[in-house]
Amino acid sequence: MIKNVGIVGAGQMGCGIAQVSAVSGYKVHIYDISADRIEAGLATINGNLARQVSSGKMTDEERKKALSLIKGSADLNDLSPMDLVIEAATEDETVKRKIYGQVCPVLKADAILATNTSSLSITRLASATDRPERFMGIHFMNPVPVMKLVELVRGIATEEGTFSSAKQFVTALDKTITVAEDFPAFIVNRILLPMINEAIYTLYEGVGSVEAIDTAMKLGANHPMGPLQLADFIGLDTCLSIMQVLHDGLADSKYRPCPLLVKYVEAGWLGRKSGRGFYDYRGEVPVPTR
Ligand SMILES: CC(=O)CC(=O)SCCNC(=O)CCNC(=O)[C@H](O)C(C)(C)COP(=O)(O)OP(=O)(O)OC[C@H]1O[C@@H](n2cnc3c(N)ncnc32)[C@H](O)[C@@H]1OP(=O)(O)O
Ligand SMILES: NC(=O)C1=CN([C@@H]2O[C@H](COP(=O)(O)OP(=O)(O)OC[C@H]3O[C@@H](n4cnc5c(N)ncnc54)[C@H](OP(=O)(O)O)[C@@H]3O)[C@@H](O)[C@H]2O)C=CC1
Repeated sequence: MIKNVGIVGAGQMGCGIAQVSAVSGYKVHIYDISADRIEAGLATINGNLARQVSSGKMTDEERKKALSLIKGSADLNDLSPMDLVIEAATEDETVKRKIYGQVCPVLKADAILATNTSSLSITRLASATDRPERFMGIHFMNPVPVMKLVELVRGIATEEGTFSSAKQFVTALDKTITVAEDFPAFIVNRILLPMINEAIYTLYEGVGSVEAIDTAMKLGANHPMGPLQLADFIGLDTCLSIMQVLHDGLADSKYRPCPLLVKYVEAGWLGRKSGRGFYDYRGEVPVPTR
């Protein structure tokens, strides 16, 4: 029975998962290497919950209750009482493997370890843990409090009990589940990221400006965000990692990452989270960078 949920990585996804878990009554502990990140993450969660109170979707009592269920620290040992730990650190296999090496010795023998990876092989990540049978993918969508879907992905060794516990947990968060096989980028990102990459090629080849491309897809295809706006929202580093996993994993040149995406990431222009990507977010309103 899952009661205590640990989160590794206090970024946009880790904090979103922490928020919805606490709102559903789970005790949550967020771990990140940076204490400042945890503090910023808790402030974001508080802001999100306060907005829900002002819009009448939650009472102030409920906000306080949810906040009281969330703790955070930069000490890995605090994850030891957890029944389920969801790793939501940077989309980089080396980083994730290193985290599993550090986290596994701290966890209870029967604890489930899950990853929120957007694209990486669950079976390969499981091999870096001491518990492949209690390891799987629980892939939330961004922004977690708003998006209804969660993809569940089994690795080759994932036991049925692990899968059913994860399913029960995700259902308790009032999310809808789809099950994806363990192939590069699963379902959503296998389809979404090539579309975003194509939008970046469209920009790179001068077919349209940032604004023209986003307006075209918002008004011409009824997408809630333009593809370049969405890329900035996801994070351009994450978009590039996903395209690299698709390109390497499926060995098809149709997945080659656009050189302009590579250039933006090399410049540290990672989108909203770094203040600049296809738009510059440092002023009052986002301004296209091309
Ligand atoms: C990369 C991966 O591995 C997988 C992925 O996640 S891919 C990305 C998937 N996500 C998407 O495609 C998102 C596409 N965009 C959208 O659906 C919408 O633009 C959006 C839901 C993000 C915002 O919707 P909107 O109507 O433009 O904005 P807005 O009216 O301000 O917000 C709607 C609600 O969302 C909430 N919201 C918006 N952004 C939020 C955020 N970042 N965090 C938390 N809540 C947020 C708002 O508070 C608001 O809530 P209430 O209705 O309770 O007031
Ligand atoms: N962005 C999105 O739309 C979605 C992302 N995902 C996946 O979720 C995961 C997280 O993405 P996202 O939240 O966007 O990324 P962010 O960059 O917002 O957050 C990642 C966090 O992990 C931290 N981190 C890095 N290394 C470690 C470590 N060794 N131990 C603990 N924490 C660490 C980072 O700290 P620092 O910044 O200091 O390095 C940062 O706080 C990725 O696997 C991504 O693919 C899944 C669905 C949607």
